[in-house]
Amino acid sequence: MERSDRAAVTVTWLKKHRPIYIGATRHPFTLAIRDGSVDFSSFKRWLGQDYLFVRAFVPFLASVLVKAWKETDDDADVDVILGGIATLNDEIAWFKREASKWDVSLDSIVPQQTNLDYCRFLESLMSPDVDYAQAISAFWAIEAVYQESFAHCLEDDSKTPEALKETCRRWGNDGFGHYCRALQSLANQQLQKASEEVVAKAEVNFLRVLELEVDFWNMSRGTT
Ligand SMILES: Cc1ncc(CO)c(N)n1
Repeated sequence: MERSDRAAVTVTWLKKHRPIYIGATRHPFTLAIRDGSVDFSSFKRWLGQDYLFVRAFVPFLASVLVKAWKETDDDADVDVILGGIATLNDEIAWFKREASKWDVSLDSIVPQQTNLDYCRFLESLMSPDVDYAQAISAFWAIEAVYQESFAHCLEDDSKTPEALKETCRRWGNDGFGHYCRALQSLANQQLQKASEEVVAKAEVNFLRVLELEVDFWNMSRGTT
C-alpha cells in the first residue's frame, strides 16, 4: 500500500475486519445487558475480572505515555494519554464502590486464564522494543470496543436494567466517545508515518485485541 493510501489506517482495518469487530462490540454478553436478560452472576464475574484487568491497564498506559513523550514533538499525545490515566484513577475508585454494592470481594478475585492472557499481551506491548505507533493503536482498539459495546446498551430502544446503567455510562458516555476518537486520530497519525512493517504488526495487534475482547466477554458469561 502506498503511503498516501493510508490516511486513516484504523478506518481501513475496521472495514476489512468488520465481522470480527462486530463480534467484539455486539457480543452476546453485552447484548444480554442491552435486552435485560443478563444474568447478574455473570455481571459480577465480569466486574471482578475487569477490576484486575484495569489494574494491569495502569502500567500499560504509563508505558504508552513514556513512548508518546519520547517519540512525539508536540504535547497533544501526552495530554490525551494523561487524561486517560486520570480517568483510570476514577475508574479504580468506581470499581471498588461498585464491587461493594454487588458484594464482590475484590481482594479474593483469582484472575482467569483469559484475563492472564490479556494482561500478558499488554505486558508484551510495554517492551521498549515496541514502538509508539503499535502501542497507541492497540490502546485505541481496547478502549473503542468498550465504548461501542456499552454505548449500544444505552440507546433509546435498549432495556438495560437500571442497576447496570451506571456501568454502561462509564464507557458509553459521549465524553468517553470523544476520548476514543482522539485516541483513534493519534493512532492514525502515527500509522501514517510508520513503516509497512510496523503497520503490519499493528494490524496483527488490532486483531489480537478483538480476539481477547471476545474471550473476555465469553469468560464473563461463563462460557469458557
Ligand atoms: C477487557 C477490557 N477491555 C477494555 C476496557 C476499557 O478500558 C476494559 N476496562 N476492560
